[in-house]
Amino acid sequence: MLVVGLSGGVATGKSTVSAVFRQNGIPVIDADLVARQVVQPGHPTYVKLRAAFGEEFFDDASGGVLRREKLGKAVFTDLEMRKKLNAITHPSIRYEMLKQLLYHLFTGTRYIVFDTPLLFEVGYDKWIRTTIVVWCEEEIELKRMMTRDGFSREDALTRIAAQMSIGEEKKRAKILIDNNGTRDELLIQVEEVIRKLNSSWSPILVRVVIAVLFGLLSSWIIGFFR
Ligand SMILES: Nc1ncnc2c1ncn2[C@@H]1O[C@H](COP(=O)(O)OP(=O)(O)OP(=O)(O)O)[C@@H](O)[C@H]1O
Repeated sequence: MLVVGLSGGVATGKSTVSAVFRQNGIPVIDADLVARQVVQPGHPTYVKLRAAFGEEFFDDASGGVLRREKLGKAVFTDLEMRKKLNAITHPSIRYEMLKQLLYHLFTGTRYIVFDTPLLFEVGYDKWIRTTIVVWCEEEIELKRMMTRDGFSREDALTRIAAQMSIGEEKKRAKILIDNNGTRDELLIQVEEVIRKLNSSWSPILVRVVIAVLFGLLSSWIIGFFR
């Protein structure tokens, strides 16, 4: 199975692009979504967070949900707190994503899209050869963030500065998607990428290699027990 990494700056259009992949029947592992799922009340990670950070970060009037914005602001300025948060959440996020990946591997999916803003920062790109970066000019990125999230220009600039520069991401990407234009223009580009991925031999080659390795391993095991 081919894993296609999808990244880009804040509000450059990753979710809009991954929605097109989904509409075309291609499974997407969404790291942000998984990160939200593991902090839902009842999840073991939620229990650990509550014990580590205390009641003030949980809204008991609304079922005990995590006050994401409050915690986000606190860890933004406090490195120790950020380390503690990452130490609790990251292993759990990685485990959930691995489960999804294995599910798709065993159900014979040809390829999947792995949507994460930290594709290059975390170093997933060492394992994933096909990487896509969705980009747009900073002014457009700012406008989209301010409209969608209600951020001030200053807040939006701080969010952009906290991530790897889009210039650096663009240098590392195998495939670039230019989202400076309209949604229709974006759609045309994504559909072109899907066409290319569909005609790629890589997933078939990977399967042949896995099948051969599996065959060799099985015959070795049979030989061993005879
Ligand atoms: N081509 C476009 N024209 C107009 N608006 C767009 C376009 N592409 C995306 N948007 C809008 O810009 C905003 C950001 O897009 P989207 O949520 O897809 O970005 P993202 O990279 O997934 O964001 P985040 O970094 O927060 O995960 C959304 O409100 C989306 O509807």
